Amino acid sequence: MNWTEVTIYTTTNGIEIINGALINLGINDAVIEDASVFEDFLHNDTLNWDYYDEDLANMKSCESCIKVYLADNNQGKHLFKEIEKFVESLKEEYKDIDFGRLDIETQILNDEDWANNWKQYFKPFTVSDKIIIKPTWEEFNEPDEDKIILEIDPGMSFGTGQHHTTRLCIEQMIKYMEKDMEVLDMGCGSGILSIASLLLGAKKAAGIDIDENAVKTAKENAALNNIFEDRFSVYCGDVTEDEDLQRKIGFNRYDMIAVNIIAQIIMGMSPTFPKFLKKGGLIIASGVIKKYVDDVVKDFELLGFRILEINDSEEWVSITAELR
Ligand SMILES: C[S@@+](CC[C@H](N)C(=O)[O-])C[C@H]1O[C@@H](n2cnc3c(N)ncnc32)[C@H](O)[C@@H]1O
Repeated sequence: MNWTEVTIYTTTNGIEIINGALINLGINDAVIEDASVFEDFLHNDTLNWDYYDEDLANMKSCESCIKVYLADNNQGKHLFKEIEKFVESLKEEYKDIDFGRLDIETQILNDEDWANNWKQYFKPFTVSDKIIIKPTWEEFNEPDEDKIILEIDPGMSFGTGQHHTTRLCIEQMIKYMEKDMEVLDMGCGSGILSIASLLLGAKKAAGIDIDENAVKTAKENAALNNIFEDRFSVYCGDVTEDEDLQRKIGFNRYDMIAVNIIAQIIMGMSPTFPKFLKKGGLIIASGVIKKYVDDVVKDFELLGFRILEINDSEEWVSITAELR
């Protein structure tokens, strides 16, 4: 299948608003090239330039852009029209913001190009000074033995760990994980959150995703980290509607649920959370943009959760709560 790479040129100020609008269209894996990050890198003396040289050379123009990848089918064509529509409306809607030129460029990629294109943006990085997320194709010169290394190749599934939402989730997992917990990873994508939980000491993890690709990728990534079916099961389907699937996943069983999807989907699934969790179990919900935090908090409280923490990173928020 072919894919269309859609590049929207904008400014640092425009990035968050455009990314928020993309998420409202259900596109939550945009690749962001922020020119201000390039400026910061230029002035950072402690940077290991081995990792960044080539990428930053490509960003010399100091113009920010957001790239999204749309399938070459009717849904992709529909999304492209929606993107054109909201980009056109931005200057009218936010008169005080400098969006730059807001040009849209498209490029057709075949499967292989698409699968490899984003890899140039994915470099090893550390979360909470504890876990190093390492793409399989990168080599370390000097691995840090005090840290846990999580190997990952997300393939075509979401979840490199670099996205604010994934990182917020892993930070909370590091804080709340206790030995031998059982974890349910709803919307597992690449499997990164399940794998992180098992490397942090969880006894078992179960992942679930509506995307068959994600199920396959999550299993492959688990194996890269020496995690196999005895500790990690992955299910495909929509848990909100499928009671058989809910039974297979298991009721009142989990100590922690991690869910990193957009607010609307989280709230659609949320009535299942108290069914899966043990009393006193935790939910770490990420992928929520600031304007929906109050809605999600209210929803969780009505379901019997006590909010423990709300954390944010740029426009993104994670909510950690405990089932009373
Ligand atoms: C933002 S990604 C998160 C991936 C990974 N857990 C992470 O934190 O990086 C959201 C994932 O949720 C999946 N998803 C979306 N709606 C879903 C639903 N109703 N049930 C299960 N998975 C869903 C998507 O296919 C996607 O893989």
